[in-house]
Amino acid sequence: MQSITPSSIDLKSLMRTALPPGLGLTHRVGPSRVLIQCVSRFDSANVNANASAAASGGFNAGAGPVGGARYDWQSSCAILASKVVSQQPDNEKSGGVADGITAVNGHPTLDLVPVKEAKSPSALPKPLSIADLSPAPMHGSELRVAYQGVPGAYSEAAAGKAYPNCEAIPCDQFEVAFQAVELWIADRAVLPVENSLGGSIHRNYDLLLRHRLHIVGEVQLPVHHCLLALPGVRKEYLTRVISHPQALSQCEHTLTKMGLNVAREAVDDTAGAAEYIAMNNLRDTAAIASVRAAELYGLQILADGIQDDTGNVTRFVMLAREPIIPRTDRPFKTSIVFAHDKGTSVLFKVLSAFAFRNISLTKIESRPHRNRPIRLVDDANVGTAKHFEYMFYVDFEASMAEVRAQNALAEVQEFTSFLRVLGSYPMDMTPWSPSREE
Ligand SMILES: O=C(O)C(=O)C[C@]1(C(=O)O)C=C[C@@H](O)C=C1
Repeated sequence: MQSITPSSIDLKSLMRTALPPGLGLTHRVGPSRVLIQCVSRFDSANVNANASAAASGGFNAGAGPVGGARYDWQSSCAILASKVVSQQPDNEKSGGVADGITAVNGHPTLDLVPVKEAKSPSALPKPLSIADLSPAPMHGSELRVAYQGVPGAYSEAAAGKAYPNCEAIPCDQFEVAFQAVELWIADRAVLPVENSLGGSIHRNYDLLLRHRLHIVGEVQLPVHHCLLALPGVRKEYLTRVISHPQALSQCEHTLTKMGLNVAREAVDDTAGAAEYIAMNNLRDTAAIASVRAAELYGLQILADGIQDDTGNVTRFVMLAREPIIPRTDRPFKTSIVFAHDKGTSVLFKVLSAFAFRNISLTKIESRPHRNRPIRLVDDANVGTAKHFEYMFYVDFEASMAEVRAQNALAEVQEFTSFLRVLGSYPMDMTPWSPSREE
């Protein structure tokens, strides 16, 4: 994996950048035309595309299982279009096909070229294949993967595990990593969602809902923490330990057991804490971070393996602009989010839709419903009851290509006012290993 070392992407520079030159959505040959042509072509295909529509978020309540998939097909079309643009030689871009008419799969689209002008059968449009719907990166051979943090962060390691030869792009906030993918600065984002000791990373659950990216995979990373300080600094000198809040909580008991009389301070990421100590020559402060962070920022390791449990694992999800096509030839997981606004025992009914089909749930998480945080129930005799409203996130072990999963979701849709499939993706099946080889 190649890592970009200059300063990470921040929100302000993203705003300034909007659509940077040379990347996918620059669409030098009339993007709206390409998009409209593609959409009309896909609309009819959509009608029969139940499984893939479901996998791509098509279960938005009210829209039915198919209608909500339009956005995703649009993404696919935009990708196709810009892939074609990047493959065209420059002279083609400025003349011929590129003059107001564009191409899909290297050929003029639909009926824009009169039949008499067709030069050979190969000039006719080719049918789309699955490979077209899982596009390769448009800018060279490397996939560009956004992560939150600076080089040496665990998220960078997760990006490398998910996409071994990727170019890792540091971002200063989770939100920026989402936007980097949405603005085609990156092809994927790899973001933490839960840790075996610290629990869920709630911010990313909220962002998954606010953005329209799709989960296309997951990786689980053993997390091995070290206590780092400037060379020559001893534990007795320390007054402060800084790190990512998750890392601080994963090491809480060990820090106490070490007898360190230090203040804990949260910063944006573990490697950023190490960098901050090095840049400011802080001799009273230590960071909780990785061995790689120690090497990158010239710090010494005061204590090795300080997580409260050797089985410390963080689960990351891989995000992309377009969903992958769900399959049945290997174990898949599907992530959904739903809300309900009526009835009792809704959660029970939803969970039973999976239980009756022998579909295992691997995770359930509730988050306050931002748009409708409270439900008031009037009872004339007793007063007004206030209930908190929630969004429920559920991961289950089945692929959206399986009929039992499609049926379960169809049933869930009946009980809920909102339902979205965040992604159906291969499970991380790498053999278990503790966070350090003992
Ligand atoms: O700060 C980092 O190094 C990160 O990659 C973030 C993060 C997290 O958000 O949980 C990732 C893995 C570890 O659990 C600790 C921190």
